[in-house]
Amino acid sequence: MAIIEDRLFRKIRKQVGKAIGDFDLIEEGDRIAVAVSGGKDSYTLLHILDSLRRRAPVRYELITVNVHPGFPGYRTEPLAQHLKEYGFANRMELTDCYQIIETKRRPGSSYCSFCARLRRGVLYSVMDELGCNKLALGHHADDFIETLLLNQFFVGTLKAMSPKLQADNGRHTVIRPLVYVEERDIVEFSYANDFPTIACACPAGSDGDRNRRRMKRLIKDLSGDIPHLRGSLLGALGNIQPRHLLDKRFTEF
Ligand SMILES: Nc1ncnc2c1ncn2[C@@H]1O[C@H](COP(=O)(O)OP(=O)(O)OP(=O)(O)O)[C@@H](O)[C@H]1O
Repeated sequence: MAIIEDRLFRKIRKQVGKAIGDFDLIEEGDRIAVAVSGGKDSYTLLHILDSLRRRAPVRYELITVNVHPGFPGYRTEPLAQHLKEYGFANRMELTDCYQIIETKRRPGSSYCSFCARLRRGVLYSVMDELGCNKLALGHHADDFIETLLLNQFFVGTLKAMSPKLQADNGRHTVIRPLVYVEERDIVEFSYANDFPTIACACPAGSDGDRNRRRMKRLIKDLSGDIPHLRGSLLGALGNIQPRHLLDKRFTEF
């Protein structure tokens, strides 16, 4: 088994390499937990980080971690098999997140956000056990700009995601090396390599992230007329002009 190292592969690897350089994502001696869901994004993240690792001047380790939320129907065997075939050290963590979500989630609040928060807690505990200092997540450029719009449309804050963030506990650093990679390239890469993707089997189904899908649709529709829209929105995240906003913490008056 080998990953197809074509133009698309090299394009994605270059974008990830640039993100690593721009934001200092990986340092000598890092022990990185790569969060793998069995979805296209985290498969892509894992294989690109692995390819870079083989060529990188700095030494770092990758250990894959999967969190089973306990949803009936979430079948992790194809993922486990794939990781074994490629020789990745892997940890599968079975949890009762499903029960907790069912009993503790506030009615009307986002199923996906609550699930992601619980998952993050599990990932941090597993990282401590495995001695990992960094957690790599598979969020890509489209996730960044959708989150930017979601926060403006529904929360009223100018905020997206960070490519590198120190967790509140001070022990873990979260990195998002796919920040410059567009989702459509990941879809193509995943398809070309026949990654055995598995569905999350969440009972909320497609309703769980309804608003995110609305943002995705909006961006797609507008991109027809404004081809550079995604690049411009992503660029905006790195080009903030606080004096031209209303936040008194950043103004001179
Ligand atoms: N069950 C899980 N176990 C471990 N990591 C996970 C799991 N679910 C999500 N993640 C991590 O969180 C990232 C963002 O998760 P999200 O639910 O937004 O999935 P996604 O955008 O569909 O990504 P993917 O295609 O990797 O599933 C994933 O790319 C992955 O790194």
